[in-house]
Amino acid sequence: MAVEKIIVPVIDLAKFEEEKEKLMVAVEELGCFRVINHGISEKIMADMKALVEHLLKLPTDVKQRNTDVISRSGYIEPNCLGPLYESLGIYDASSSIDIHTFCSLLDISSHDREILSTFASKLHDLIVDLAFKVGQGLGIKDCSFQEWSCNLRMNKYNFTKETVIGTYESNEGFEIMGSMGNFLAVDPVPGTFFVNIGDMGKKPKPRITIVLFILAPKDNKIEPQAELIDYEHPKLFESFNYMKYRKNRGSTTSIAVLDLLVRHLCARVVDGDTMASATGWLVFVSDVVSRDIGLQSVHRLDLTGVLSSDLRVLSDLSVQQEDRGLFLLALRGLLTVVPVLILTEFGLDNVIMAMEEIKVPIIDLANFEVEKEKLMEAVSGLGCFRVINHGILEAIVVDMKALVRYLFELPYKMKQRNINIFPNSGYVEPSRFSHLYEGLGIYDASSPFDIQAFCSLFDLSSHDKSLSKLLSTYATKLHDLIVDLASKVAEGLGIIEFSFQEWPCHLRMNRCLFTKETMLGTCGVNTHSDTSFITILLEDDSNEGLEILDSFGNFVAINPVPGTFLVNIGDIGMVWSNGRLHNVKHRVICKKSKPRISITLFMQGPKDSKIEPRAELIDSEHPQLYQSFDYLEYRKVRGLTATMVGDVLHNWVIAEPAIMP
Ligand SMILES: O=C(O)CCC(=O)C(=O)O
Ligand SMILES: [Fe+2]
Repeated sequence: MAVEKIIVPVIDLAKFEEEKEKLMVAVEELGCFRVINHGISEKIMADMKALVEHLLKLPTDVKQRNTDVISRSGYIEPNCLGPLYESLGIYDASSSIDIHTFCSLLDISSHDREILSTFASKLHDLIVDLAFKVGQGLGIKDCSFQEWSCNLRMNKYNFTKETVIGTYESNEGFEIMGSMGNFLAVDPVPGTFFVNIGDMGKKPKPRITIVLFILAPKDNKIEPQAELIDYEHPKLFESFNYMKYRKNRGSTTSIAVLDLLVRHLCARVVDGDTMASATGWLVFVSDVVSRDIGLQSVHRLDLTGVLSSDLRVLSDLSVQQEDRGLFLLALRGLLTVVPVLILTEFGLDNVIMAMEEIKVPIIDLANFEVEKEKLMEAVSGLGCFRVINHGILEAIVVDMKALVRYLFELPYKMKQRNINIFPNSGYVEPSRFSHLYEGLGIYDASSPFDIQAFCSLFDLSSHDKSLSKLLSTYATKLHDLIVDLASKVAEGLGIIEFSFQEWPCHLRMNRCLFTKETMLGTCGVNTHSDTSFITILLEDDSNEGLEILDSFGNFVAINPVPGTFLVNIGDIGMVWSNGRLHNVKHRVICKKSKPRISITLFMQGPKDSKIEPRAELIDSEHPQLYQSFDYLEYRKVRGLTATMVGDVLHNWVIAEPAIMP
């Protein structure tokens, strides 16, 4: 928080002639000022604040009717980046149509309409007058801002007793950045308007503000005024379209993300433990710096989309000496380095939810002859497909889901009995990395012995004999299915009569603990590629949230299709096929405020654990991409790095796989 306060210059509009110089110093140096004698009565100001408080208390579905006209001009709901901020907006408050539309959509009473339109029109007159005064001060003679659009925003910051004082987002709490780059606190002065910016919690109560922004001239063309360009002041910006600029701002939250990260980073830097316990770092680095320090591989990662164009995210730097070097660069302001665990804690790997849904190809196993081509296209392109006519009865699926829900409700101490045989093969409890994820696992579901061992951990047989029967039926049937699917894929690659029968298959039951308190968009399962050859997933039909990364590097939503299983390729499939199969990256985000379960069967690798590209798939056109490696070794390396920042196969890479078109 700012330690210093600043008194913002006050401009008395009743005696403006004397104030002209003060105004220009304020706008040029500090970038803001206050106005008094502005002609808007305290009554109107108070009525308007009360109205805004009332409007922001309306039910969410009513507020949502206030849709965007341009990016972020309408209702803004609290989200991961601004969990305490909520806002309603009128796109152009100088237009009576816009005000009328807003009032009708939100069913605002005629008395309140009167308050809103009086306030908007008076504030519009004021802002036009102030902009004109500033223009004149700059030496622009006839500048009229009458026709410029003016966006009115009504903001609420939901500070409560639980909010840590100093939390970024707004009662006093308003801070501006001084010319030395430090923040200065600005306290409110009743009866004035603050003309012109940042917001921070200082009191444990909601804070309401109302803001009018002059946006752009009617034609939306923004460019430096000709009168202000001369030999000493060359033109700084090309002309551009305001709408395009807004779109760009809307699709990048770069400044906000970086600012948030830097704040949290600074808070933690002093804490040596954070450095020691971080399993990875995300480094935000400009292209120029990355070349200078010899980091050539710039991976496209989840956050790329939210960073401005000159920034990239470098992945997966485990904490080693070099990283400490990077850390020092960061402290010198050259890079921003963020421990992965901090990112995860703040749910920042899911800053952007997928906007689009994708329909995954459906393979009809009852009619497989005609589906072969579709299958191969799916596994080499998207990396996943659905199956129908798979022969697993609906009743078994329903009962299995109920069993999984039952198991997760068992006491923690019981769930802990499901110990690891290899990293994360047993009970995985919510952790700092995945605070909403919980999992149980059967080491090898193709082994009746493992199934029985799992059942006895939870006394399933004594509880109800049919439960252990159910589990073993499901495991056997799914095992048959996965062996069949793996063979079909292998055949498609030209590898005939290869048997996957003996490959261990790991069964996992997953639960994402989404509740009413979970912000929509929070990650339940962080971005990862599977550690399998192939995976069969049974989704929660009543709770979507799975997203996959498409070939453009964007997340797209996959919605459940009841009666089908989703099948996807994992890392081992990609290595075994020498890069022919695509190990699709995916994640689960919260879309509904209730727990979400799923069941996965992962076909891992051959029994001897040796993973390598098949000789048949290596030739002069397809050089060998990976050296052979041991499956458990690979799992160990995966376990040591945060899976959210990409796969670890580069440890065994011989040649880079061709970039997918
Ligand atoms: O729960 C889901 O839908 C996906 C789970 C998953 O990706 C996994 O277990 O690897
Ligand atoms: Fe997965």
